Amino acid sequence: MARKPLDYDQLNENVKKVQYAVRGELYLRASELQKEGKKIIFTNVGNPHALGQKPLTFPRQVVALCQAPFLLDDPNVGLMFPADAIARAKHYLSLAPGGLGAYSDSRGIPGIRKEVADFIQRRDGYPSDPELIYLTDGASKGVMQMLNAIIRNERDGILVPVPQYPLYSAAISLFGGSLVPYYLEEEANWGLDFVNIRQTVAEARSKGITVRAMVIINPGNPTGQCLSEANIKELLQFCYHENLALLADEVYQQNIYQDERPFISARKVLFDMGPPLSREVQLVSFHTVSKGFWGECGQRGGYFEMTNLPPKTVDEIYKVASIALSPNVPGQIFMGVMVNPPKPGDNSYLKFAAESKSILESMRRRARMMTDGFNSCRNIVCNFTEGAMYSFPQIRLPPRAIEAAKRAGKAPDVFYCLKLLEATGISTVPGSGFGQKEGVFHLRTTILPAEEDFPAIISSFKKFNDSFMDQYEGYSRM
Ligand SMILES: Cc1ncc(COP(=O)(O)O)c(C=O)c1O
Repeated sequence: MARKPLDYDQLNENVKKVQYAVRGELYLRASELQKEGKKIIFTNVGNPHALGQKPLTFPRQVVALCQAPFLLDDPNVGLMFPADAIARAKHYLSLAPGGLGAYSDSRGIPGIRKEVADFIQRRDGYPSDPELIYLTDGASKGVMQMLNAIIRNERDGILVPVPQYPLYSAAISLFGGSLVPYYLEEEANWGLDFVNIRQTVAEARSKGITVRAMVIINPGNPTGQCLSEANIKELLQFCYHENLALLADEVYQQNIYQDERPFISARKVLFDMGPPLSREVQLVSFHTVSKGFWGECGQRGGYFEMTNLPPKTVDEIYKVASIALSPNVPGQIFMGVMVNPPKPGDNSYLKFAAESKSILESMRRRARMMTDGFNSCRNIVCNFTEGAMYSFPQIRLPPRAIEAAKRAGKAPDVFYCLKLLEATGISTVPGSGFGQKEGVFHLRTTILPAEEDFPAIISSFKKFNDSFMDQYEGYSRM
């Protein structure tokens, strides 16, 4: 019998090669345990609302009114919605004359792209052109569009940080390119070391790889670091000299927990540096409504901004975006509100400011508690989460644990995380899912569980870790 086109062994090999650890073995086992009735604390995905974060009121009011425009004709609408939410809904409906049920331009609604450009100008101090901003269904779609445009064949290499968010490794496999890993320096607070990166590029070139682009994730996932201005400068110089496009994943730019380490966009540093770099380095920056204090992951709102890309390339990217017709329109409105939130004096300002402050301050406290909790555990060291939503402790696994993992046919960190899950219900992602140096083991957890649950989670983690270390180090701690 002839093989059929959709039989597994007939599939596109690139599809089969894709790996995606965030929803991998640990997640599947956690889902099984949950079905069996075990209480699971899902800390595997940065999905704040799934862990109880409440939506901000104002954006939901605006989108609710846009979804149900007949409410705007109701004489009682002013009793249910504040005047600025009503005005804003009317504003977006005027920008999208067909309403939320109509496709928009494939690049997104022009008026919202203008709001994004204004936001970028306020943030960086340099004008931004709405024509070079495309709205997307979350940042992921934008990243995939750009990687698809860059990768021509398996000899095209993309420099990706390790550890990395697996969107990059997965998409590079899918599009048939080559991932060129560069290691972040754990001892230097997960910073970039250009001596190593240069060596990595030279090695890749000697193997016939054309290194074409470099990805940075700032603030980092899973590593939580905010890159310093000096590091970003060096990075841009490196991209200029090595002729690399820079893909700057800046989706966690609002999630900053240490005042001395602010977020600085790659674009701002590029323009601060002036010509020739500011006119030469090709940069694409990504942002989303899924992170920050918004956490609206399910709404799928995102954008990317292209700097120094030639108009013909921008047109090609438009053409490819057009194949999917239109990014979802409610997600675009969320993006509009995110970049243009209520201002002092608006009816909703105080409430919006109080809600966002309370979420960010709680995240800041949770980042501290998580790091301190890990650092108080035996055989665990953890850099402080300066930004983003994750903690990425290094677990120093005893040799006997590594042997036991081998016998069980598991990677050592997977073995540890599975035992943690079975013992405590805490569902994490093993460091191998993000990449790590040979012989070094990590896990990633989010800082998103409810703040009041932290003491119990940390104490249950600590108890598990102690007994794990007792078992595999073969002695009890005094
Ligand atoms: C570094 C990074 N980039 C991109 C994304 C994708 O976000 P979105 O929901 O906007 O597609 C995530 C999601 O966790 C992320 O961590």
